[in-house]
Amino acid sequence: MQAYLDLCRRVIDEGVWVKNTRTGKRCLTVINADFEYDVSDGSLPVLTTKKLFWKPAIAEMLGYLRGYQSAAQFRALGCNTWNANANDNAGWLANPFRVGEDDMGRCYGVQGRRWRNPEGKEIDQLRKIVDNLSRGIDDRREVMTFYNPGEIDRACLAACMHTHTFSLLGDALYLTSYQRSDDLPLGHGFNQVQVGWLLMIMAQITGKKPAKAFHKIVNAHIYEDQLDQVKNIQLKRDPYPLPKLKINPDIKSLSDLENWVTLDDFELQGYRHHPAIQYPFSV
Ligand SMILES: Nc1nc(=O)c2c([nH]1)NC[C@@H]1CN(c3ccc(C(=O)N[C@@H](CCC(=O)O)C(=O)O)cc3)CN21
Ligand SMILES: O=c1ccn([C@H]2C[C@H](O)[C@@H](COP(=O)(O)O)O2)c(=O)[nH]1
Repeated sequence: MQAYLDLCRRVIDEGVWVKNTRTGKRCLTVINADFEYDVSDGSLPVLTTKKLFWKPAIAEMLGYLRGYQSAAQFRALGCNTWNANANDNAGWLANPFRVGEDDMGRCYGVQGRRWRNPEGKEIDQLRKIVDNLSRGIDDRREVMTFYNPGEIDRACLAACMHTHTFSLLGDALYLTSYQRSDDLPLGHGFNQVQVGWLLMIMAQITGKKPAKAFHKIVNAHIYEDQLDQVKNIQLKRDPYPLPKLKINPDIKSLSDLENWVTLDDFELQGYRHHPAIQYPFSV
């Protein structure tokens, strides 16, 4: 994953220090980065210069596809990434829209599956896309967006990787994913895995061939307390070849994803990696 190391290097060489009010920390920041992942042979874009916890990353995206709203639901799937933002963030704890312990509010999958239109009717963006792609239709509007400006005040965090657009060229399925904010040492590795997995699983349940995913990032940053480990540990390591993701072939529909799929339905073959790095997490 040379492209990832190159972006870290670019942030260190060309980044500008920006004070982030939400976390109270400074971030070394660059604007605009593009990644391309060819998953047609089953390669998953997982980082190899540290141990990447790829199962929680898949679980997080699976939870979004199920429309989960509670950190407890993510925990039950084997993913702990939402505990802090749901329960330890002072701004969110004081928000009158928070409905109690573990509530994340109306972000990510809630918007993906239950977007509210002006009459209060719920729109299932994902269902429409799955139905269309399964019939070979790409109306150039196969967009699932988790970013709803009208409800950002009802969410613990505004979606970071916020929009996923699917495209068909014949039987080949493509994905373009947009990310507004990217914590390079922590969130980024999760996001890469999620983009690759989303394309592979959507191809499988719609009967298409997974082709390429394009991952477009706006603000890419390293928090001040992460910088030493990036420079002195991760950037000193050489990447290994990408592993292959094996997906249970019995997963055939959106309803399978909603009802019985667990992390045991995914296996990574040939994942060679350097040791884990414990990066600080900013809430
Ligand atoms: N500052 C910040 N960075 C993020 O990347 C981030 C947020 N906030 N808030 C929302 C989600 C939560 N995400 C997270 C949260 C925690 C880990 C994390 O702790 N990862 C560790 C351990 C994973 C595990 O043991 O399961 C890692 O080493 O990757 C990763 C992504 C990504 N997002
Ligand atoms: O999927 C994700 C979710 C979050 N992040 C990171 C990016 C930022 O460091 C924080 C979010 O803070 P904002 O102030 O809302 O931008 O979380 C990520 O990299 N990937």
